[in-house]
Amino acid sequence: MKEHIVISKATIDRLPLYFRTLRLVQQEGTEIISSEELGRRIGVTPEQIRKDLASFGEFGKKGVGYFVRELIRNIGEILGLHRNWNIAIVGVGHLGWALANYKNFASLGFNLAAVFDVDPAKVGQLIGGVEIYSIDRLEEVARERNIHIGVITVPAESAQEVADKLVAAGVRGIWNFAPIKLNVADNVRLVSEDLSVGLSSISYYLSRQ
Ligand SMILES: NC(=O)c1ccc[n+]([C@@H]2O[C@H](COP(=O)([O-])OP(=O)(O)OC[C@H]3O[C@@H](n4cnc5c(N)ncnc54)[C@H](O)[C@@H]3O)[C@@H](O)[C@H]2O)c1
Repeated sequence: MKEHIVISKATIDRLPLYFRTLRLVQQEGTEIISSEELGRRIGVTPEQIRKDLASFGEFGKKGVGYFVRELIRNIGEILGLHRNWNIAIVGVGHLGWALANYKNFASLGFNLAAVFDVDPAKVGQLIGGVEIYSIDRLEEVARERNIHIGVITVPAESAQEVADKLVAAGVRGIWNFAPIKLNVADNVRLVSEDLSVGLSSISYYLSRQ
């Protein structure tokens, strides 16, 4: 990566799209792809792709295109997907259950290593091939399984408490689905999802038609 350049969040957010599309392209048997073709598939301009990738180094060959396998490897390394990450899901309700059973995370190197819930009726059951542990054992199990990323799918009122427990257990990445703003230390990478944002955006445009 070019040390002096500050990479924008928008660029970082586009990299997974490039990565996913390149993997599809590879499955189709394509070995070389132009920025025009890649851009057409993703819905971004070729200039944007060239600019994004140039932030990290020199990829592709002028007049030829990008070597798909090489670019997948390079983007994978930039995204840290060349290594495995252990994840834990906290809260196995509707959403936690769906995420635990989502197979694509594993293909990206995200290994579901532990699942926790407060409900005694769920503790001890298997989900996604992993045993559900009592939330009381979070710190012990998270340390033992070397959890890197905690996924919070508990009701909003319990989310901060769960985040604090994850951080106390040494977890430095949190993916929060509860509709509440969480407070974590600066050395913890927190990403919050709000699925209603997408729907509300659609509603905004539909209501203007
Ligand atoms: N279902 C959705 O489509 C959806 C979409 C976006 C966001 N969310 C948010 O995700 C969260 C989960 O939603 P859901 O529909 O799966 O809820 P749910 O009620 O079906 O499941 C919540 C689970 O968390 C467990 N739990 C509660 N307190 C806990 C604690 N302190 N420690 C560990 N486990 C605990 C419950 O026992 C339950 O199994 C909520 O904050 C919700 O607002 C849900």
